[in-house]
Amino acid sequence: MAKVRVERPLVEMEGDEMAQVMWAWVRDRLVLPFVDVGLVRFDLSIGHRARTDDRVTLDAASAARRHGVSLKCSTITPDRTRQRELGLARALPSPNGTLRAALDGVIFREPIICRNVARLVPHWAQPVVIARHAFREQYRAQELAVPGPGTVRLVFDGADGSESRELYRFDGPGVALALFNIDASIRGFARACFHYGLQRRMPVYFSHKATVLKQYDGRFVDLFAEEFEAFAPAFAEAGLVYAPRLIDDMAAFSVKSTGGYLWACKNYDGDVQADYMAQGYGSPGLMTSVLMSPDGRLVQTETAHGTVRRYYDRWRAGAPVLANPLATIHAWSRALWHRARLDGTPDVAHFAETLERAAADLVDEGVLTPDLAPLAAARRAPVDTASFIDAVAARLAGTLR
Ligand SMILES: NC(=O)C1=CN([C@@H]2O[C@H](COP(=O)(O)OP(=O)(O)OC[C@H]3O[C@@H](n4cnc5c(N)ncnc54)[C@H](OP(=O)(O)O)[C@@H]3O)[C@@H](O)[C@H]2O)C=CC1
Ligand SMILES: O=C(O)CCC(=O)C(=O)O
Ligand SMILES: [Mn+2]
Repeated sequence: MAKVRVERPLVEMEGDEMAQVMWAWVRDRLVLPFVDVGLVRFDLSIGHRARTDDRVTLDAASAARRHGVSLKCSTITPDRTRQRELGLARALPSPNGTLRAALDGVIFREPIICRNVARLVPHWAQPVVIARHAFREQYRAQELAVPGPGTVRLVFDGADGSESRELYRFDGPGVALALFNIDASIRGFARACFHYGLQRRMPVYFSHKATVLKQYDGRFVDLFAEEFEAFAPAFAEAGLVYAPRLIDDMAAFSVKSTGGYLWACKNYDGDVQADYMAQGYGSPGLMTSVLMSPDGRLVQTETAHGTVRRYYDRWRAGAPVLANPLATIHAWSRALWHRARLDGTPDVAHFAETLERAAADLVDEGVLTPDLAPLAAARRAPVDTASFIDAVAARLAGTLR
């Protein structure tokens, strides 16, 4: 069987813990035996990021911009406990924050719906796409541990003068946080959501709290409305709607709705809602994630779940690996699929789709990791991660022969 040739390389970013173990298995057993692809590899494991003082993340971001298509395994973002545990000189920033700031754009997160897997929320019959603005906010905020009495201010030094506003006069210690966004990125976010909604034939809702954050969230609402003007005729023709909605209303709606809409979320809201929805659809292992620049030329696929540390600790204690590798498989297949779209190579796209189908067919036949087994109608004894991946490899080899 001749390997499928991929003309241009993929930028691969390795990560940490259980996610990295699954990542390498998927690459080595499901991709490289079938595909001849150049991989420009960066080791974003916490140890390597620490040794390079995070230079490697910046290098990976430049390579991702240069080559267009990249894929990223989940990585540890150390909090202070982890920093101590790992003996790090400093609490390194989130590599996702760094990469997303460099690529800008929108993360589209969509659950894989398997016929054989019942949803935890049973009436979620159609997928919901969480379109998460990937630019800044909590992921590039300025935080301040206020040591004692004093005043925290927001200061703007403009070309035509300055403005300073008191945030809070502290009587004692506390904390403060400053977030920002820029119009150009918000407009790009809005356009990307409207394009995606039209493409997928989905209504678009943008969730906000402009009743409280009148300037900040209000700006998003206004810019979405302005950008929508150009899309309104196409939406009307397709029988689709766009509406801004308060985030609490949207959260309640998401539970009672059957799905089939695009939910545009600010960065942090999208982080939380995507995991909430992933679990409601069955498992964090079912959530796919693709970051796309507004013009569609830069794509980064990733696993939306974390490094699955609880499973990693059990594995290191001698238990089998039991995590669900579907999101990892999709990170690889979708990266190849977008490479094919940008390179105009349908055989590569065909391979990516065949890989996804091989995995989905096995799930439908009841070959399931333990997270999905209790939700399935047709099921056998749950399998471990390596057995699932090997079964996909065998199915793939049979189909491609
Ligand atoms: N994209 C990224 O790079 C991300 C990185 N992180 C990092 O990951 C680390 C661990 O974070 P944590 O909060 O534990 O989040 P995780 O998503 O890694 O895991 C939380 C829980 O979700 C379930 N889960 C997640 N993925 C899978 C899977 N593939 N198969 C089966 N179950 C799954 C498990 O639940 P159960 O135990 O109930 O079975 C697991 O214990 C942190 O260091 C954090 O910084 C976190 C999020 C995203
Ligand atoms: O960057 C991080 O630390 C977390 C990322 C995350 O939770 C996500 O991408 O959903
Ligand atoms: Mn998250």
